[in-house]
Amino acid sequence: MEKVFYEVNSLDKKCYDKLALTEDILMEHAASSIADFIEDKFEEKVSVLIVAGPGNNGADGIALARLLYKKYDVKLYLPFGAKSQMARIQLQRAELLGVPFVQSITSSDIIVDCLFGSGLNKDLDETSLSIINSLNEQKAYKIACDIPSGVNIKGQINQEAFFADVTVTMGALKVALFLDEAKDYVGKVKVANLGVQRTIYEEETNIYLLDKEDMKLPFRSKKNAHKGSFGHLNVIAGCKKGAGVIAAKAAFGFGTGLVSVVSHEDIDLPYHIMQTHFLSDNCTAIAIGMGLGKYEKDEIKKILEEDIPTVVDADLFYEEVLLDKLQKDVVLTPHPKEFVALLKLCDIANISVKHLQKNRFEYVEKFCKKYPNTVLLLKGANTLIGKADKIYINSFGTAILSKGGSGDVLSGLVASLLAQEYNSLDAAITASLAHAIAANNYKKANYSLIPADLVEEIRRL
Ligand SMILES: NC(=O)C1=CN([C@@H]2O[C@H](COP(=O)(O)OP(=O)(O)OC[C@H]3O[C@@H](n4cnc5c(N)ncnc54)[C@H](O)[C@@H]3O)[C@@H](O)[C@H]2O)[C@@H](O)CC1
Ligand SMILES: Nc1ncnc2c1ncn2[C@@H]1O[C@H](COP(=O)(O)OP(=O)(O)O)[C@@H](O)[C@H]1O
Ligand SMILES: [K+]
Repeated sequence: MEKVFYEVNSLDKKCYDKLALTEDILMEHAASSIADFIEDKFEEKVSVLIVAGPGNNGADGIALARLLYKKYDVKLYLPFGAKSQMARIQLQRAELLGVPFVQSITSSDIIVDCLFGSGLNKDLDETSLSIINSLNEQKAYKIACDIPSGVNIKGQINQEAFFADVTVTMGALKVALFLDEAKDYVGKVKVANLGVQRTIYEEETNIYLLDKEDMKLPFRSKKNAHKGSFGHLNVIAGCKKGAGVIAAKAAFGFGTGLVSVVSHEDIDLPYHIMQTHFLSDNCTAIAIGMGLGKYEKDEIKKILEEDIPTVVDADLFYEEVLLDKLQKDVVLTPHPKEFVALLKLCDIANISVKHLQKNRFEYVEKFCKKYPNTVLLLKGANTLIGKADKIYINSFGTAILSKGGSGDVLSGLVASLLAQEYNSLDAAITASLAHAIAANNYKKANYSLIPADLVEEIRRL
């Protein structure tokens, strides 16, 4: 996993104060890293339009123009002139070299957006908004310097932002790049070293971006095993029985030895999934909430009181009966609307889904601070997994998953790993990664996935 930071000013400051590096050195590396990216990917003479703003994001762009000049057909556009001290120094260097300037957006093969970076501190005025809109209309390969212009330090896009194919971000990964609403704008994310290796530049953090290697699949290494060695999951089915059945099938496909659906009514189940009316004696994990609807409160209370690893989903986030369980080691898998209900239930906040989506990290932090024993998996375009003071980001998710039933598969996967004795955090991380990576492996039309396809892909990981 990679470290992620709310801001990197303090990391830059360390470079100046403790390592005797200068702003000029850091900026030279920032510009060089974008130049290297272009040189690796594009032939000589290709046309490059660099749009540079008034601050140091613009200064990066002016330095980039100098580095690419002559090898590429570079044009530099400075709609607001150069205001910061470094921007003025870089401008002088570019002028002395003879870098060509343009007074408006010209068509080109590559656009590099260096308008605003981490310094975006107010609404975009009409001129900047119109520049960003015009850049977005251009057919070109689009590179954002540090962060797409229009995305603020929290990752929010309050008006419009530059649509990048790739964002070359300076020094370290930032939280802003992983808010759901930034996902369509940032494209691929690459980190540029600023004069020292990233491991030296970075300090401690509480936020991590998950890699494929963090997915620890439940492969079987022991030869002397039997079905009981891989747990017995009980999925509590409610009035929308399908949800429980989808979760049960996903869990079985992910390695749980025995899976039973608990329901008082008879349910049509595949032959390998069992049905019981009450919790099984040898139950090693419980999945509850999906499709639950109205269920006897006392019965739910009794199930929640069991000291058995549990994943809670969907309808239960609206129910007071859940509150005691939040003191325990339990995995919660809400989508944003359910999380808003949960925040209200817990007296943490009474907010809209829109407000949550603009501040996802903040509310995951708040919830996990109040309930440090739980593992919270907040679903979304970038799923956040919180435990105590740590947050793990799964950015592999894809809109292929935007279908009823995908969430039931996910809770089934988490429950499957709980039944197989993973701890709650590891179960949430591996299940979430498996869910998203399997969806990416799906090769048919990206609108066509059904839960059975997803389970099929998970079985092939
Ligand atoms: N140590 C450093 O400071 C480094 C900075 N670097 C670059 O510097 C950037 C940060 O530079 P700055 O702090 O100068 O900030 P920016 O260049 O991101 O933006 C600040 C400038 O934009 C103006 N501005 C902000 N919001 C605006 C709006 N909505 N409409 C119109 N104008 C607006 C401000 O008045 C200011 O002139 C980083 O994103 C990165 O690209 C890199 O060169 C690496 C080193
Ligand atoms: N655009 C998207 N990008 C990434 N993941 C997505 C996207 N849309 C949905 N998902 C994932 O699909 C799942 C949907 O869960 P949920 O909304 O609970 O569906 P349901 O309750 O119908 O099963 C979640 O894991 C979510 O993160
Ligand atoms: K930018």
